[in-house]
Amino acid sequence: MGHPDEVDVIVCGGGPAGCVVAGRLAYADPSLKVMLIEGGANNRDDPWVYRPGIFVKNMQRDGINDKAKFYVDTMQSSHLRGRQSIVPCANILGGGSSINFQMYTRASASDWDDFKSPGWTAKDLLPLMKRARFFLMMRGRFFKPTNNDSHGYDGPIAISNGGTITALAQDFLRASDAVGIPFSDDIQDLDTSHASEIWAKYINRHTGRRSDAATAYVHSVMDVQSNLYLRTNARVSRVIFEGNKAVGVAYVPAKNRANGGQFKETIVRARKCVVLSSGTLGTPQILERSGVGSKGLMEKLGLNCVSDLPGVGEQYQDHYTTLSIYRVSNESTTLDDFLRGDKEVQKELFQEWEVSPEKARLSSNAIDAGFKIRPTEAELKEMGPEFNALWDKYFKDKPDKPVMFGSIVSGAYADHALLPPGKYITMFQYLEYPASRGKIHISSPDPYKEPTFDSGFMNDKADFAPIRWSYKKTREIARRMDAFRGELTSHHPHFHPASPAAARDIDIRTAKELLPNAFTVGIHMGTWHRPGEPYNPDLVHDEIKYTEEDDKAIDDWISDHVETTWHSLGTCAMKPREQGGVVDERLNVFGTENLKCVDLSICPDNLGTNTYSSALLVGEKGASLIAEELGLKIKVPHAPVPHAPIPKGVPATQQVR
Ligand SMILES: Cc1cc2nc3c(=O)[nH]c(=O)nc-3n(C[C@H](O)[C@H](O)[C@H](O)COP(=O)(O)OP(=O)(O)OC[C@H]3O[C@@H](n4cnc5c(N)ncnc54)[C@H](O)[C@@H]3O)c2cc1C
Repeated sequence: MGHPDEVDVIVCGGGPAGCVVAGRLAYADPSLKVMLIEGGANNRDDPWVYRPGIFVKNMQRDGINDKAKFYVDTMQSSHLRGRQSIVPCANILGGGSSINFQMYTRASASDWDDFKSPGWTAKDLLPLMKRARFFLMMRGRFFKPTNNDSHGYDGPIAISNGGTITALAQDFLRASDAVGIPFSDDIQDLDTSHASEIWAKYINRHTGRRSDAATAYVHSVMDVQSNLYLRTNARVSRVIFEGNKAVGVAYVPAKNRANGGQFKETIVRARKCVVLSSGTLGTPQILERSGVGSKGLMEKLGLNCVSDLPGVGEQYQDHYTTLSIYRVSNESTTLDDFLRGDKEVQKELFQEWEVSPEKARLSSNAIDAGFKIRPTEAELKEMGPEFNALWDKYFKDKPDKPVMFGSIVSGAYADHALLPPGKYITMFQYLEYPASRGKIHISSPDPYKEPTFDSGFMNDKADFAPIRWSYKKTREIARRMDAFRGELTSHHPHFHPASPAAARDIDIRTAKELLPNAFTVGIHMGTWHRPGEPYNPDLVHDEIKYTEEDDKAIDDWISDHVETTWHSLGTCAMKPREQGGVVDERLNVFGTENLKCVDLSICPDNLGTNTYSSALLVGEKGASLIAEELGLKIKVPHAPVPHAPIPKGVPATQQVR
């Protein structure tokens, strides 16, 4: 069936927020024609999407993987010692939810309150948080106790502990407790800012599949109704305006492989409204190509300015990750052999997933535990004047805001071609509320031309101290784990070799067990090898002491290796126009009619969380606002989710497996 060239609502971008808006509106009224236009491919039934344990593959930058688009800093950054950072973004239906790491966390209550927008306080939003999600209550081994008051139980998004939890997670929790981070049942209660927990996942434990937004909100509706039109591999180039009223959009093929380099636009008209949900890096580009942005830029690029909004593309924010990698005992269960490409192990794990997904190792992201932390008074004193000034302004009176998140990956999150044999854990620590800001702007009206991008990473000095502090903290945790067998020195700061803080590699006993037939284990190789002490369960640890020179080595390491946490937000902020705002509290773009932005670009400030939950929430809020304006009521429960267990008496179009 061909697609209509006029519909009621057009949603541009099929990430979590866009999928929620399109699916909720289409399901609310089967006579409402909704079109969802997505730049990437359809994710439906793609095994490289729905098997949770293979998620790292979607980050391969090899010219073949088209599930991600890689934004590269246009300029070298002096804050990164001349490096250009790279921010991968989703390029597939489901957006980030089809390729992300599936870690489930939620923002703190004060994060939403700080938006200072009517209708957006945490209290206002709580019913919508519950509407989106359901927790799979576990019988047997993996029961996850949760706080019934703030989590949902009947939404289309599934959350669970996944198929397996490695013993390394419990080891991590015990070691975290030893350094002053207590265990808690549920730190996603919107309030807890200093505790650890078993980290939940966006995984449907019954089916062993990723719980992505397209399956939950879009495929579910397309299975039972015919008013949701999906266009994939189609990049929205611009919004069509009549005066300042949005009346449709133009899109082009995702890749310009034809027409002698000319681009061929297809126009679709929208009777009621146009919604931009192309993500924090996509939405501002569409706005600017449509004449909504800074007048100066429009004039420079020869575009007609529909609304002069200098805030478009500004105030780009993210969370900042550093990864430090440790050796663990040869007996540990990690994903390393699977990720490294051991054929036997891959066969075994894939087969296990096929036969019993509900308890398979691949029904997991191998990120089983984590923490949120705030510094103590004594730690604050060591964190320098820049961070202390930020602390006083931003954190001190908001006890629900953590400064850092940390989690343990059971395996090396790294290129295994560069690693010695063995088993690893990765300490994955990320800064939740960086003071640094970046920006993105189009460089041409041509939708195929790369934008000008400045990630802004570390351009505020205050951001170094908390990352340095958490590197030390996670290092202390790793050393106290029973499985700990040394540090992967290549993935640690380059301390002076004579410093007591210098990283120490695998101990000789573990190395000999690992390579029993090797002739070179333990040979004298001078400075190349600094073996650690063999494991001693009775050892009582003292904290490593760092000199100023050591701290400088950590800061250089941060500059050289800090990365995106793939949590982009903030480029079309919801705040007053005179303060650089782009949308109002109903998500209407200032100076236009019938045009809304609904994705994480609308965040005026950061959210201390892995942001999939927030994108769903912004989508739910956007859907409610539009439904209200169209005189519709959102239907709850949502359409039956394909691949989900089938509720009794409700027909579904796909069997469970
Ligand atoms: C690698 C990775 C790992 C992550 N890990 C986690 C995690 O473990 N837990 C968590 O909670 N969050 C995680 N996130 C973050 C989370 O997935 C995102 O915050 C969320 O997906 C943002 O949703 P969004 O709807 O705002 O935008 P996006 O997910 O970015 O979706 C935007 C969509 O618009 C499409 N698009 C862009 N431009 C156009 C255009 N011109 N025309 C048409 N379509 C367009 C894109 O292809 C994309 O599908 C991760 C993200 C990534 C990328």
